[in-house]
Amino acid sequence: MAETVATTAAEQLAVEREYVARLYERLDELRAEKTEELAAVRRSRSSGNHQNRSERDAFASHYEDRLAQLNAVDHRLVFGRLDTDEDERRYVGRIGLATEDHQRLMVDWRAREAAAFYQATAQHPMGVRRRRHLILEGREVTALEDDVLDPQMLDDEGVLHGEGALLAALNQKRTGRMSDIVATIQAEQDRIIRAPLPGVRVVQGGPGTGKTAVALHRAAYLLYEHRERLRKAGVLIIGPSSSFLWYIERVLPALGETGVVMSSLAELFPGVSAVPERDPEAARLKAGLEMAEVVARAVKDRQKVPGADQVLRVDTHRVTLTRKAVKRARDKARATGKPHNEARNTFVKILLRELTEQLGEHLNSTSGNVMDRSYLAEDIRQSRDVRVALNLAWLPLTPQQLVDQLLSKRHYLESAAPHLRPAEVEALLRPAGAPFTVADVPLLDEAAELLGDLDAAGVRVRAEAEREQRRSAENAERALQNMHQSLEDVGVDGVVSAQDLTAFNTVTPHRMTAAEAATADRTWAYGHVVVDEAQELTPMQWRVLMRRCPMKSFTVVGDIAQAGSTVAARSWAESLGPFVGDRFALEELTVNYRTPAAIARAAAGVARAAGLEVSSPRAVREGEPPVLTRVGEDGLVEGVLEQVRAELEVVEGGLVAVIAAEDRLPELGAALARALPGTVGAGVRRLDRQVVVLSAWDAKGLEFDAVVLAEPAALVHEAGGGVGNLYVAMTRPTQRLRVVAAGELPAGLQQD
Ligand SMILES: Nc1ncnc2c1ncn2[C@@H]1O[C@H](COP(=O)(O)OP(=O)(O)OP(=O)(O)O)[C@@H](O)[C@H]1O
Repeated sequence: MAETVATTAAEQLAVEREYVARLYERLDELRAEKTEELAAVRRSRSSGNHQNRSERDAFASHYEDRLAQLNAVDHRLVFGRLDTDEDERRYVGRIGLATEDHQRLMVDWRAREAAAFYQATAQHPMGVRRRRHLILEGREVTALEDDVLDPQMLDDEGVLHGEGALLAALNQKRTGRMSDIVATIQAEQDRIIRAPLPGVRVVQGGPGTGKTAVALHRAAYLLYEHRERLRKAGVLIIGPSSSFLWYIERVLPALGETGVVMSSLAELFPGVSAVPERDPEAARLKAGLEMAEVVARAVKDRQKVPGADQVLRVDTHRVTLTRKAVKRARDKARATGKPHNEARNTFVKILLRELTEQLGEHLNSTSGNVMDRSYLAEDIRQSRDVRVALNLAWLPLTPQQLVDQLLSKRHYLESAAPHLRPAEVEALLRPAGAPFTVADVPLLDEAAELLGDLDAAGVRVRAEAEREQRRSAENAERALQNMHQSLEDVGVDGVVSAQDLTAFNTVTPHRMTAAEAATADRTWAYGHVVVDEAQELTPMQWRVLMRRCPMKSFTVVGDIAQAGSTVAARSWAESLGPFVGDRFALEELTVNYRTPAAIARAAAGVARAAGLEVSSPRAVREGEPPVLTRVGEDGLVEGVLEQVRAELEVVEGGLVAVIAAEDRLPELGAALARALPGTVGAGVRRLDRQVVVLSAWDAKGLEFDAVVLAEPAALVHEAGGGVGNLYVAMTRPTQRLRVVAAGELPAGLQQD
């Protein structure tokens, strides 16, 4: 496209406004087109045969996706323009746009032609003379910001200067939701975002260096660059908590990507919403890879040879289930190499055959009659004694049952974990039926691997259920009842509830997206996994994630120094070594975009005083140092209140967080809510309130305009002496940090 000669700033702005208006016009046209196409498909959906209908479903789903994408990109649709050596003007925006006759209007930021927008420098201009940032409010261009890469243009009057687009973005008030950085991705970030798909890539970076932003933009980039492959297999994003996922959940849709699965470590096992693991000793014990062996032994312990031969009633007759026969059947079943519930098939079949023969011989010798074998087999199957005996020897189990019993019955635990000391067994034991904790999730996952599908303990009920479901929901209901019956037929009477069965057979509804199907299916193999705050993961949690991506294509982002739990690894090599050896690429981010330098220095000082090695990223802004307020023993709540009130005035509509040790949250939350009605949100999912009261753990990965830190020593104390959580809390503000302390101060925080 030829350069329009426009020299004054006003003229340039007018040119851009016109062009941007044209882009929005095209966006509106496309939306109208897709809306019409979708309506037409929906109108015709009810007619035609089954195949026509499913083709139309596929079309409808395609139009819906495209429409959702077009609707999501309205905000800052376009943000850049490249002027090339060849006098081409190339606009860069959230998606690619072309005219009806395929003339390019705007390139997608992820396209190769857009890479120079992020990477070109004066030393390496990449064929670019000028990079222009377009700053929009609504659909209107309000400012332009140019980087001139061609020295000859520096004298050109038309080149604009002004506050950097980056600084403008960083100085924006926080909203409680993370926003994308697509307009201002920096070169070191862009290199990671566009790195190739295969392999494990670890991104280490201090607080605020954009690790989360990079991880999310990388997911969007990979979905664009490897669309076919990743659309089907899906991308999984793992975050530390549901509040964190809530915080980041709008970023990918704004980048036009909706088909990503997000999960916290607590939600990773379908059907279980795990609670935090409160006991550090239990957390430590459940973290290590030995736990995989414990679960394996626990499963084997449930394949039992009885203490003595058993006489069983079959109608009016008797048969004997010998220990030898059970042992032989068990060995053969184990030799199939199949998981417990599937191998049970072999076990049951062998013993049913053996007992049937015994019954036949017995009847033959007592009455001289040769009975039909299928009748005898039926009699054996119907016998309650037989069912009970087989169940006792080899019980079909759900992972939930296995783990619940392992952790609540001393004899199971002692047998499966002979290496544990009595005090350790005590730390793990808990009442039956207690809610599963985050640390149990890997145990459940391990158990599910070793147990296999419950439905395999008989007939192929899952396939049957899926066929039925396709016909109608009512039929599917019936199918589940059939399953129950089928399982009863092989002797699972009274062991598996209909609920268990339903949980095991999450039936596929009509048009399940890849993301929905993946969420419901524990064995789903993702095409790529992004792990945020990865420093917190235990070896057992890594094991679960490695299973979710057999191709081992990972983006792992985190900061070893921010680890809050005592079981976290001390290096990336320690975390990943057991799974990929040294086959991972380590990248580092070096610029802190969030925390002003003065606050970052204070936080690093506290970390270093405790012997924690922290990187010191260069901060983009200097800012104000933290201010410490000392209060009397009973003055903490009042002191915090006073600071919050003051900060609310300063940040004018921005967000203020109060971060405190977990046991102080209720009191602080209640006092703040009383003093500032309608303004305060406590804990997760209330990040949209102006004042948020939360723990350091929940604050991980988040940011606020101002942070009021209540009693810093308590954060160290609750983490068993570790300063990781305090370091996290101190690095959350984008503008101001206020510390209120009644008690002793942690080393490094003392006032000069
Ligand atoms: N290139 C960029 N342009 C504009 N804003 C950016 C850029 N990079 C990072 N940011 C902003 O800096 C802040 C910190 O980013 P992010 O949360 O991704 O950092 P992090 O490294 O994950 O931090 P932490 O480890 O402390 O949780 C966010 O507000 C993010 O939007």
